[in-house]
Amino acid sequence: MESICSFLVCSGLFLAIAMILCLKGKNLGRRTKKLPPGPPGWPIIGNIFDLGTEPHRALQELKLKYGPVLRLRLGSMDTVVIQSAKAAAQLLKNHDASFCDRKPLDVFTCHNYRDGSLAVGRFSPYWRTVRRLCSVEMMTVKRINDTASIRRKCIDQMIRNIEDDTAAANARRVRGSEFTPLSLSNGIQRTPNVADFLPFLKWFDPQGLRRNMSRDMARALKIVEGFVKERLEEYKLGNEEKNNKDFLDTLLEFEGDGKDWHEKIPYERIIIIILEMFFAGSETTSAATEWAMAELLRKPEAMRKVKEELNEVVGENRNVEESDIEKLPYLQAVVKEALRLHPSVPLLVPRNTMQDTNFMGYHIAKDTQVFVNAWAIGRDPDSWEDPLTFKPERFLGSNIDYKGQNFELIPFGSGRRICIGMLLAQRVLLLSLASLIHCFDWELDKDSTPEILDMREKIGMSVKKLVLELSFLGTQSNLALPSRSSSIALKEMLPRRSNNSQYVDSHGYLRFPVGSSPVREVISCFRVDPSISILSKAFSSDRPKTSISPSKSSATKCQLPPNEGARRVRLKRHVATRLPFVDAFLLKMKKEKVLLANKKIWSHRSVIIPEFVGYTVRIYNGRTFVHYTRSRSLFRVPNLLVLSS
Ligand code: HEM
Repeated sequence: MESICSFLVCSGLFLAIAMILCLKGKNLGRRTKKLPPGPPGWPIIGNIFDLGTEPHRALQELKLKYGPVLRLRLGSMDTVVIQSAKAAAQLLKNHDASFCDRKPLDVFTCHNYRDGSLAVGRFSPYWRTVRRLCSVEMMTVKRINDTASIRRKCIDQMIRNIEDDTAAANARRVRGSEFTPLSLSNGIQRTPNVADFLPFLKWFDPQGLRRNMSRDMARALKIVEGFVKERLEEYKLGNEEKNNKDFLDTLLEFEGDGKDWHEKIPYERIIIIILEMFFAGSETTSAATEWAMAELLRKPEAMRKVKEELNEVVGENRNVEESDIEKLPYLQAVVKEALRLHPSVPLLVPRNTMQDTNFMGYHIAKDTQVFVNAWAIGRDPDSWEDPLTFKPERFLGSNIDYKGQNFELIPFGSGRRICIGMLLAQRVLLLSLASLIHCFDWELDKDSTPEILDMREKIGMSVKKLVLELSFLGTQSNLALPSRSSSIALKEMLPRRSNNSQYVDSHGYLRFPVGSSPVREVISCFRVDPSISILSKAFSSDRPKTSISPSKSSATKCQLPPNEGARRVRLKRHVATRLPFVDAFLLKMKKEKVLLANKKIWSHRSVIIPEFVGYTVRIYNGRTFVHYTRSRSLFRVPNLLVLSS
């Protein structure tokens, strides 16, 4: 025993000394070259602690002392941080070819994710091939236009979900409502993966991140594999020659481009690509919508202007359509302003330097990790007047856009690795925000002041989401989310477009149950959106039309299904369109007899089924909802009771 202990101590010491010598040697070699300035670091760990819990803020503070190009040493990983529009332009425009690689991070080695990934994959012929396929086959204006009806359905569902929540509130006779904070409490990774900085720790996986990632990733991949298998089955049945091929068809049929790739894309990689689209596109978009809503709630004047514009352009008798968006300059300005202050990925996705580069007079060595602090750039007083104020007007009559040409506004990045889903994100973001505002009146509770809204970003999220989110240092998402205290009351939404007076309380407001989260439902809706855009075939066939229809009267009705029959239809649609995973879940629930019959009022019950840990069945007013309780709700299945009958 004693000998084992002394062996471990000796090896630890040996490794530490080797590390220090190695770093010293490296530094000596570079002494002759001019390096960017940066704070002194600790031995071995370097500047890891300088990042704090909110790296984008901590880095912004360091900029005051060290300027817009900053050097850090995170363990053995050299890192450069870019924090001004000018430096970003240099990097992403003039030196993009040298910085368009991604750093290989430990957690993305699970299930060979990195090999198939577009977002965290190395700059390689494979990456170029998949990127080209995405640009040409999925993210063109035409392709995105073709899926407009699907987005419309999602938005309609979102509106219905919000109404359902208010109905539930009414059933419980709850007064007032709350924005619950986004539930990031479980599985949050607040610390970076030390194994990325100190490679000798990789083998130990000291924080268990790779282990967790591997487990969650396996689950996620299995779900997506269900889609792919289903499609292959269809091919077997001879449905190959259909007219409306979607992106999944393209990936499956691709046999090389004779240039960068000469064979079929391996099956496992196709699954990874599809999975990535789900996740890279959902959380980012929903977070941006939430931020925009939060800012508008703090600025009733801006909210009023958006509403007025909508009333003028769309009118009160119909829903907003994508074709209306270009006639809504103020709404567009609101989205730009929200993305300026709250880019969903504040440090972009870290780049990796492909070769030694002379950058703005500094030497940047090959394999240096590069962060671009889009958050700090969006708040830089050198680029923006009154930078901390939410002022959409600044974009009216201005040509500044977020499409990668104006480096003071780069929420989607720029250059070769610019977000591939930008066009789709823009559509979803604008349409959803417009619909939320057009269908309801949102305002803070009388007793609440705008200052009560906690506008700090919450950094970090569950490992499960990390699989999916392009992440900071591989273990901590740099996705910023508004964290609002649960005690903040929203002055609900006036049912401006609803004629369901039974859901309106004596004060004329729709009521939410305490703890319900309209915004979470919004999110769950977006969660589905990018996926269905990709896998359009599965979703776009002969589904029933939306139940939100323009009314004859002056107000558009957001109708709740009037009777049980209607619910049956909706249920069928839900089950048919959801992931195979949901079906499996429902079957399992039936088997386990967890269906609770006809509960008159709200009841709450957690279902413990080994394969589905973390899911909760909520039943209120005789209707059943399934929520993923570890994070935000993933899906909702109304009326399981009908299913069981
Ligand atoms: C508001 C919504 C979104 C934001 C703010 C956002 C932001 C970003 C950012 C900052 C990057 C890294 C860019 C860089 O390194 O320069 C990125 C990359 C990426 N995004 Fe998005 N994104 C959004 C929506 C979407 C959507 C809807 C999809 C797809 C359905 C998507 C798919 C991707 C992919 C695949 C990459 C990796 C591209 C590459 O490395 O070549 N994103 N996104």
